[in-house]
Amino acid sequence: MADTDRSACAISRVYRGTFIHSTHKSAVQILEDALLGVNTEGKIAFIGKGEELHKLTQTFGFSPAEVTQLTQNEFFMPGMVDTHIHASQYSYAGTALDLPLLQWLNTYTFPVESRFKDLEFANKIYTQIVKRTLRNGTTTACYFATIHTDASLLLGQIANDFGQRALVGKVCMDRNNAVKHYKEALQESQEETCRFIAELLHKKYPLVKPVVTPRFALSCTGALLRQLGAIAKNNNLHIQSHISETVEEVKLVKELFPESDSYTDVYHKHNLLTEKTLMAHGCYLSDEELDLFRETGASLSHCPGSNFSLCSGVLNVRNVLNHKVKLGLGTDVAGGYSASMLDAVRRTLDASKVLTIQDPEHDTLSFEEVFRLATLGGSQALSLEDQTGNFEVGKDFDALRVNVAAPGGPIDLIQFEEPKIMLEKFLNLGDDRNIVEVFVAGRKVVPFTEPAE
Ligand SMILES: O=c1[nH]c(=O)c2nc[nH]c2[nH]1
Repeated sequence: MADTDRSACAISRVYRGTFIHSTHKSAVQILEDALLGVNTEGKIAFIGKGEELHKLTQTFGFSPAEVTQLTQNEFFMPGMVDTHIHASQYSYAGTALDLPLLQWLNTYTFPVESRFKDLEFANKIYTQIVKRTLRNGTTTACYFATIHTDASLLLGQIANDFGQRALVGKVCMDRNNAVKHYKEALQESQEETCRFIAELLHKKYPLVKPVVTPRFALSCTGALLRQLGAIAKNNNLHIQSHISETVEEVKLVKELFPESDSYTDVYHKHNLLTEKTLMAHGCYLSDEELDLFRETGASLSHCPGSNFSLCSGVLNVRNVLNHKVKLGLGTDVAGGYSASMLDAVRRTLDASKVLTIQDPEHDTLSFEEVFRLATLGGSQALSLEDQTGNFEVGKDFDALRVNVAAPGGPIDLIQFEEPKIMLEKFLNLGDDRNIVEVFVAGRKVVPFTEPAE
């Protein structure tokens, strides 16, 4: 029997073919010869079997001629969720990966981020990253911008114009000893954060929302952390930051916040761990800290590309999942050099295999599990599961139309492949040439239609 939502909205698109997604029960559920209908609000109105076509046409009032049939080499999968990406670092992605985190921030990152005061520069880079990630199949992105309010608002506008679902954070930092001009005063950070939130919410973008963004404990005074915790609570907003990425950082946090029991406790004491909190990295979290994540409902973003590139550490994802902590994947541009979630998928598998090399007893992640982390897992980590992450009726249609035999693409097929093999090949070998269409909330966003001037 088809799953249906017979709300009053008319049907705008119907597809027939293979759909692959994750559910709570199975990491990979394959629906062959399925029918999926999208309503005029961009939501999934029904998902059923091909043989139910006649009944569905009657219930939903569309004609069989309106159904788009996928080819044998195509399938739909949910759009991918990048739970941690620095939009402002895209200009130097693929370079400058020769230093450990704290030196890397001082040498490369802060000088580049300080340039986003210039709105022309911001416009150029932010347009590039939004287009690149959409083309790569990222339908939802959780962005760090910079300390500049107007440039951060511009990022929100660009994501909205191109149709990406996004959380956008104006970065807050009132402590930066290395690059003196790239920091805020306490009051300025608080006031500009409030202005950013008010102005972004005022735009009423349907898919773009603000996220409270203390950079990390080392760049913020306790007073700022406390104020940001209060702002997030008063406005019921998401929170994002970094945690326990490197050994050196953990040591310095301990020195800076001696009254806290752990790095996690620093954020907890300042009311920054909530069900809408997403912390990047977490390579060195103890089991007790993971328990605190679970108790507060806070999530982790696993960013193995960056963890390898900056020689930061290797997160044990299996241990995080065993602690029932929500976890998604992040590209972490530009600590991670690739803005592709397919790369995050591959690095996640590599990181898990590194742990297995070190300990053959390690329970290596399967590609099916990692597929779930890149889609449904990300939506759960961002508390957006009611809107996106898989093909459940009532959710927004955020989807990638994948063609594993796309002309000029990187995958060679010798025969028609089983859907699960098509998925595995796409995850391991595919690229943007295989992603022939991208939809966010039912709107086709790739191929691009340039927003009106
Ligand atoms: O990977 C990272 N990228 C950053 O920009 C950053 N800032 C604090 N900690 C960080 N880690």
